[in-house]
Amino acid sequence: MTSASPAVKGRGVAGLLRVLSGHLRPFGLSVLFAVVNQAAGMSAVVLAAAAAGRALSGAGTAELWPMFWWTLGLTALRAAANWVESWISHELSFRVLAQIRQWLYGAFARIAPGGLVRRRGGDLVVRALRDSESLEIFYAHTSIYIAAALVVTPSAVVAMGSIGGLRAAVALAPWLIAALALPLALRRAGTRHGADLNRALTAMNVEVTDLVHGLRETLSFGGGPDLLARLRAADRRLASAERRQSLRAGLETVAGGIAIGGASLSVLVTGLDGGLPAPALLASVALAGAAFTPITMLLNVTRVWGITSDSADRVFDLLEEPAAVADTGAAALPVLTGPPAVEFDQVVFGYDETRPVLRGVSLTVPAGTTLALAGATGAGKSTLAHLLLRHFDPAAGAVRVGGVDLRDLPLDDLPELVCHVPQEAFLFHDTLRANLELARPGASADDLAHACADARVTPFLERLSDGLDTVVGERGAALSGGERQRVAIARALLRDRPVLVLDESSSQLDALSERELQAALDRVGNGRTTLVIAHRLTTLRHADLVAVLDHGRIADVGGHAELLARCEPYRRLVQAQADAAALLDGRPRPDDDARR
Ligand SMILES: Nc1ncnc2c1ncn2[C@@H]1O[C@H](COP(=O)(O)OP(=O)(O)OP(=O)(O)O)[C@@H](O)[C@H]1O
Repeated sequence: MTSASPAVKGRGVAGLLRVLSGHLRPFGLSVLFAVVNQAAGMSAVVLAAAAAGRALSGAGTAELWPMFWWTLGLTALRAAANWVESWISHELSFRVLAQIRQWLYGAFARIAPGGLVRRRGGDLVVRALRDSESLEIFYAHTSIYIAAALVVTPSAVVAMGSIGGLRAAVALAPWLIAALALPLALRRAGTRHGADLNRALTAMNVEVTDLVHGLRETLSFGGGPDLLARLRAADRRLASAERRQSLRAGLETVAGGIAIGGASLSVLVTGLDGGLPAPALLASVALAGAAFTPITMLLNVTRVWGITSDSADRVFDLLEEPAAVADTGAAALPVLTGPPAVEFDQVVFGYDETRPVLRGVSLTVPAGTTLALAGATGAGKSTLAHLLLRHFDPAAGAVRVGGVDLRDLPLDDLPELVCHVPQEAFLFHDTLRANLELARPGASADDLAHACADARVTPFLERLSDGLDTVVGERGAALSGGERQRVAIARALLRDRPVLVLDESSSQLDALSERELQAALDRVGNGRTTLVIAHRLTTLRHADLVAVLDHGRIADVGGHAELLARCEPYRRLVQAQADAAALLDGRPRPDDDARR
């Protein structure tokens, strides 16, 4: 998933054309049919006008019928070419867009999750969907119309020369140039308007995404009016960006219309002045209008060029965004005969250079044991776990699994060694079975049953109406927090990797749930090397070792009882827990007997 590095470099048109260079055959065919379409359409109009001129000059039906049939044939050819052009060009654009989207998904995977924390979800959705959709106009229309206009427009001027004479051709050419001049003159404004519109739309999308995800919190804290005010402001910005864009686009349309009128009038005056016969005069005037077809079609799409080019920049920016970690390792996975040891060796790390979070952490999780990380909030526990999952690389020092520095392994190989159970596991809006099979596609009924039993999913599974085929709702909304965590543990059991990183839920549990969860954790940790970010005393007591992180340094490592006796920061941590007093006093908690 991390590969698929795009072959595009450069922004805007350069990037767009570079992508197109991989699809030259369908592009060439689209241009060919666009030329046939436009040339046939123009010829049909000119021929019909010439026929009308001849009829007015008293020509007989015998002379007019062949012109009629030619006009009909050219119209039919135009229709057929139009259909084929539209078919091939859209096929081309969908193919290119599918490729770009694949690259975008690859980019998400490459920069995730380290790089994604800096980005808003709504912004990424706009880039993956709307921005890449905007490029459709370029691949299905703009690029093809530019190429066709380069062929058809000069041909129209030459045709004008042969029908209406040199003076008519000279009268037409400046208007054709004038039609392109205004959009070219307004190009900078168009680019700015496109960027403004995209920015406003992204801001709107981000607000709406936040609204959907945070509605419960917003309403319960009475933030509804503020939120509505923010949405209204985003709406106003969007409307004003759209207004500027459409005012400029309208101006360009008007300019195109004036140029067509001016060209027809100039050719008419020149023809009349030169004493052109009626058929040639009518054909010239018709051609003066028809010659604008390629340019009009081009102008229709270049009106949104600012949006297209800005979208291209945004897509290519994302494609070129460097990964949070460099995927340069080529070492083979360590050959394991059992769970490997995990070692943090003098690890230094900070999310930005000015503020170190880990300040020389050296810590070993012996093979096959469970080490619980304890520490005050912000001490760096999750950060240490991030490094073991290679969401980031240390600035100094090394993280090793089975003696191999993680940076020496290809990124795609790491999931073979390490499995992550996050604090809030993401559950897809799908059945429980599909959510579990994510960890082991095609898992047998037995595999699923064992994992569910070991992770203590079975007790609540029996209460669900459709068992494993129950749809768990958006992000698993149909399950409780504790149930979601047990599903996450079942996934880890199905995944069955030798090293486990477990970010324990910090939510308080009742005694029964606590016992169930601990049983599930014991089962998943069995036979694995486990690093657990501990939030519960039960976990600290059950762990083989506890490491105390204090302001990015290891304050002490040992068993729970040892640390209580000798490590002041640890004593303070334990005391801070809701039931610490009972523990220190030796007063048994309701479930203590069962665990000691
Ligand atoms: N993505 C990030 N970007 C910048 N700073 C971060 C990021 N994630 C964490 N931090 C900072 O790094 C420090 C350590 O955070 P970390 O999440 O590792 O602490 P923790 O010990 O796991 O805390 P908790 O128990 O509250 O989860 C904190 O000061 C935090 O604000």
